[in-house]
Amino acid sequence: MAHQVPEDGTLLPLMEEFYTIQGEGYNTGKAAYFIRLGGCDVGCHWCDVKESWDAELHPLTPADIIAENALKYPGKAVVVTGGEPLIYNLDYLTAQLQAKGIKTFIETSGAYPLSGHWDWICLSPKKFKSPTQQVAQKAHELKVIIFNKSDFEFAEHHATLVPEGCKLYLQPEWSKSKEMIPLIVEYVMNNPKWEISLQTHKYLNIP
Ligand SMILES: C[S@@+](CC[C@H](N)C(=O)[O-])C[C@H]1O[C@@H](n2cnc3c(N)ncnc32)[C@H](O)[C@@H]1O
Ligand SMILES: Nc1nc2[nH]cc(C(=O)O)c2c(=O)[nH]1
Ligand code: SF4
Ligand SMILES: [Mg+2]
Repeated sequence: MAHQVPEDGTLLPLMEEFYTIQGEGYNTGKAAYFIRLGGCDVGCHWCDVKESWDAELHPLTPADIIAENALKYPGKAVVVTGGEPLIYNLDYLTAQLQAKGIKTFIETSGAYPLSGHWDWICLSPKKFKSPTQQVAQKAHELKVIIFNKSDFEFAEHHATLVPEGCKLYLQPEWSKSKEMIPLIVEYVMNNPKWEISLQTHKYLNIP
């Protein structure tokens, strides 16, 4: 039976929540509580969490409980990810978190309209479903996954859509890392407005 996810964002399909170290991008190395919401229809063939795609496999959970769970840990930052978290209205969840003094970070493809109150927005745009202008204009960080050579051009195009001062990252697609890292290193040395982001949690063997 299909989930009836209420539009007010008080119930959300929760796949998993875990306390770890942010492995990627600008906030790499910081302790954070991860909230992974189920549901994504963007369809990246190299996605490293395909188990998240079917929202119906993940129980509808009160946003109040999710926010309370985040408070149990000493780190005062939450990363909302998925799946594609912006499928849902995140206004209520992020208001609860911020009211408790927790910083709110999101990992998004930007393929859906922006909702929620965010201290940090990481936009990772995808060829399979373009980001909305709304999300691109609010991004603090643009993190483009490099799967093949054509992704550098894709990255430059998206760099024109984000605000001045937005941090720019190139991150190797995990299975192509060996091949792509040398190209990314050369690209960043020649185009130093970009920086390298690695999935450091995978090297550290942590969630
Ligand atoms: C699993 S996604 C979930 C959030 C959102 N759907 C998105 O794509 O931004 C979290 C981050 O992991 C990145 N990612 C997913 N699979 C990857 C892979 N195989 N190699 C490198 N990065 C990957 C995404 O681009 C995104 O930045
Ligand atoms: N440690 C850790 N850092 C991450 N940064 C983004 C992740 C994600 O899957 O959204 C992720 C993740 O799954 N684990
Ligand atoms: S948008 Fe994110 S969760 Fe969805 S398929 Fe792509 S990487 Fe996976
Ligand atoms: Mg991940």
